[in-house]
Amino acid sequence: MADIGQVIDSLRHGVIVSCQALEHEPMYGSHHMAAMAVAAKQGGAVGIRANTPADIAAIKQSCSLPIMGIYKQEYPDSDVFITPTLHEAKQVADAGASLIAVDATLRRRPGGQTLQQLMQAIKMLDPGIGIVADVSTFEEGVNAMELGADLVSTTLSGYTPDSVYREEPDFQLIRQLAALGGTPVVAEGRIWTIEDCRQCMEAGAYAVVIGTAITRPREITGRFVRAIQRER
Ligand SMILES: CC(=O)N[C@H](C=O)[C@@H](O)[C@H](O)[C@H](O)COP(=O)(O)O
Repeated sequence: MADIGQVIDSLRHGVIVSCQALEHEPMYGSHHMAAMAVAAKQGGAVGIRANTPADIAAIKQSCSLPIMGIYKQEYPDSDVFITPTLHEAKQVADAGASLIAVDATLRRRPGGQTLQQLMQAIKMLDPGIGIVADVSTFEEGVNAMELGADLVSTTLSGYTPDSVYREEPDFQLIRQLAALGGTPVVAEGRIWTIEDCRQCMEAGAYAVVIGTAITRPREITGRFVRAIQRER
């Protein structure tokens, strides 16, 4: 398997496609996600973001791109849901992900564990795996960089009480974190257009993660439908 430095180099200035469907969504199923990943690779993507060990394992079988794996799980004592504990991280690693993305917000984590403890435990489990810190604010990004995250992603901006939801990507957060000139910053969340992508790169993004706009046909259809209805 490629060394994590090589994996991160391979993502530079590239498009990572997030292939995710939750249980209530029509595209739910690992075979659908694996087909999405193959299509993304054929289109020139450099990596895949995927949720659940089952989807990661299926994608790994059919697509050679590096996988940024997550495992969404809810715990009663915390609002953190993206790979909240080592229990999920281990399954993501075992399924074949090159990178594990974890919630790196400053919110209380399940069992009161700290982000530092989780990151150390992941590195002990598999020193060769990369850690992606999913953040919602500048402060969280700086903290994750100080803790040694391999990549920082703006995934959670707009989805936590400390951040503001916008229709567009959080260009300001990308710009501020990238300006630190340290850990590479991945732009993720609500990238819908080519112009959004360009603006993310101009703001200093190392790579972009695009999910819904490529892999959620229900939401893509709804967007076109709403646009026409507004014209009536
Ligand atoms: C907040 C949260 O749970 N984000 C998730 C993280 O993996 C996914 O549901 C998103 O689809 C992904 O971040 C890509 O973003 P977008 O689909 O907007 O391109």
